[in-house]
Amino acid sequence: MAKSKSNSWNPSGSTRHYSTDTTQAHASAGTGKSRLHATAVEQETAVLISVPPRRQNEHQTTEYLDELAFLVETAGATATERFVQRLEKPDIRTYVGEGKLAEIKAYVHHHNTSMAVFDDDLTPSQLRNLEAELKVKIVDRSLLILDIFALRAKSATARTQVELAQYQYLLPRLTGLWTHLDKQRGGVGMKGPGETEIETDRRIVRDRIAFLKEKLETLDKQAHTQRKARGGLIRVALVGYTNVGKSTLMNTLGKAEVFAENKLFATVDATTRKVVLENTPFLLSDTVGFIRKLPTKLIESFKSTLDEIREADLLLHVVDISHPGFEEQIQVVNDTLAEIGAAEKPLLLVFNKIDQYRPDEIPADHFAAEAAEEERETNARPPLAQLQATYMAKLHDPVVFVSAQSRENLDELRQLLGQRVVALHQQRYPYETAGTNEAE
Ligand SMILES: Nc1nc2c(ncn2[C@@H]2O[C@H](COP(=O)(O)OP(=O)(O)OP(=O)(O)O)[C@@H](O)[C@H]2O)c(=O)[nH]1
Ligand SMILES: [Mg+2]
Repeated sequence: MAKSKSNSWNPSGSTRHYSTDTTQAHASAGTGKSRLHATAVEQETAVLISVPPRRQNEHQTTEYLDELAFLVETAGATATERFVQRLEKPDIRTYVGEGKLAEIKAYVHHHNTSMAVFDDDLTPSQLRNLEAELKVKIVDRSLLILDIFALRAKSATARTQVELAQYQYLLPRLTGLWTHLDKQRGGVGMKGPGETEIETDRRIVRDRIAFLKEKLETLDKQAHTQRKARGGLIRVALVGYTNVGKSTLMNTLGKAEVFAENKLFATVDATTRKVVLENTPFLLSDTVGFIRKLPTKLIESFKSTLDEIREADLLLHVVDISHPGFEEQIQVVNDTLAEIGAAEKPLLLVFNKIDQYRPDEIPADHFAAEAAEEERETNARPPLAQLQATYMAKLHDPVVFVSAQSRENLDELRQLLGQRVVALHQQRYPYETAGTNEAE
């Protein structure tokens, strides 16, 4: 099932949504109005290419390609065709086999496609071979995600983190990368978080990496001091897969104005607000969303942003229950939390977008019911009450089902969250009387 798509059409792949220029810093990304160059490249088109692992079923393959198409769209291009090849494992030289490659080549040339996007990371040599064969821009998963991050990053820290990750990705791939495409530079894969396109001279890149690392260290120290200055308040971080509604919840709970949009990675900067529930003030942070196959290198360079999660006292794990793959998304988030050393934190599971959730219809006729059974094994959508019971039994903890958009059950969430915060606060300040705990 395809995710609902945003209709915003970005006429130029090289459009810069965010810049240091304050006249453009307003969070209106996606409108494509902030073009710097009137002569920028035309709307870029992309073919999507995937070699799914054996255990992956058709549903998942489609869902993953939908997600990849959504990423491409978020980066400012349009996916026009999909190529899937079932192989024992991806070809070491060209990711897909010879026959498939010829098929893709014919397509991209016939349709004048601007790039080929791969649902995995490519080795530097695969990248070179593919570029030589297809003669279009080759974009792998890391490069695509980095490109979106570059569009979204606003704060000095986020921009520095993105730029560092981009150069670390590029350095081993610089030889021969897009050399014959020099004139078409720009667009997806080439957006830097600064004013200019990213640099491709090796020596300059090395110097820049060293400089960015130093800069991040300084920024880290400043952030650490700032966090200490926040006092002894309990800290809660919103975590979850990208596009599940974390920022929307932040807006309703924290009455903050945080940029929320139906695009992947709307939030790359961490934002923190002070919230009061049950007479107890605490800090609520919105953070960058997670996604499957998020490269470890990228996670590492987002250390400062992820510190917000690592240092939290409680995590609000937001899940988009209307997404067919929500259970796998929960798993991806849990795995990523483990990877950044935050798996053991107290956690409150919040199922969002219940307004959009449609349970399976149980067919009246017996044979149809049997046929639906097989389908349900991979794609079960039981009634909400049943889901809630299952998760509560599994976690031995309350879980909340809300809609941040239509504001259903938000009082229940406030109450549960308030109770958890009060409990954590009392644990930390056992000698304070409840209700008088202004800990600042
Ligand atoms: N139907 C429905 N849509 C929602 C709900 N909550 C959020 N959305 C929409 O989902 C999309 C993503 O919301 P965001 O709040 O930006 O999601 P996020 O988790 O912050 O996403 P990233 O920052 O990209 O990781 C937006 O279009 C929201 O309007 C909800 O309860 N129901
Ligand atoms: Mg967000």
